[in-house]
Amino acid sequence: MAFIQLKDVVKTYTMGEVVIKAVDGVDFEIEKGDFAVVLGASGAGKTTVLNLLGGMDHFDSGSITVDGADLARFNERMLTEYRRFDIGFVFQFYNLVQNLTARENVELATQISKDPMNVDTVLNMVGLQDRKDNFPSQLSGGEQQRVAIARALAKNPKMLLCDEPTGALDYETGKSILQLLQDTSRNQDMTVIVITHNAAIAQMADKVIKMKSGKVRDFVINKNPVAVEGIEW
Ligand SMILES: Nc1ncnc2c1ncn2[C@@H]1O[C@H](COP(=O)(O)OP(=O)(O)OP(=O)(O)O)[C@@H](O)[C@H]1O
Repeated sequence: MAFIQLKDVVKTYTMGEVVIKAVDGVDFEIEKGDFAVVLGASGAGKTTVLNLLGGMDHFDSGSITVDGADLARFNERMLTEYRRFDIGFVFQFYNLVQNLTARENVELATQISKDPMNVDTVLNMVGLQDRKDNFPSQLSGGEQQRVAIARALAKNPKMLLCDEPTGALDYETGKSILQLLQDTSRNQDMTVIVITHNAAIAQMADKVIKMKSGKVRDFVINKNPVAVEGIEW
């Protein structure tokens, strides 16, 4: 069985009389260590899929299996543990604690982890060896996103889920963050899933899931993903 497997997953939101099928029968598989990209226009259902995969929301039907565990069978306590121990989240706006340094932000995550990575190792890995004692306000957007990635990785999770991680960054900085995420999947055998609007990024990924109106429109396996320097947009 694949490391991550979604089968006919449905998630609806009811607003008064209106039922919105945010995710409408989604199937895909991702292997351990894959760098996967979820592409699609606004409203396609990308964030909903990521939230379901991250145990942040319940689905109506279908199945989601992660490393052999069926998320539909998890009770609230198991979902909390799953989010805490198994998932590293990276968001568009970093969500760092402003009155803690880079190092302390990463340390905070390791304190609630079962088997955390060494804080310095992980900060060096994301290229922040010289900025560990800086507060978020003293760091650039790209550096703050590196702290957020270090914080997610330090938990030693089963996967990184990244929702528009370059959405707030300029072109070159965005590219360096994407390269870091691709390198992390390669070098650490970390499963990384990135949501983006940017179709050009698809060339970097091992797997590309193209979504439209809550469905998977196309699923592409890239035999030869390229490095970010090889892509222009
Ligand atoms: N909590 C909610 N309540 C009601 N409708 C929702 C909720 N969350 C999402 N939706 C609806 O579900 C659909 C899919 O939303 P989703 O956020 O997953 O799309 P997306 O592809 O991530 O879009 P974007 O790129 O704009 O973030 C949209 O029609 C959205 O309005």
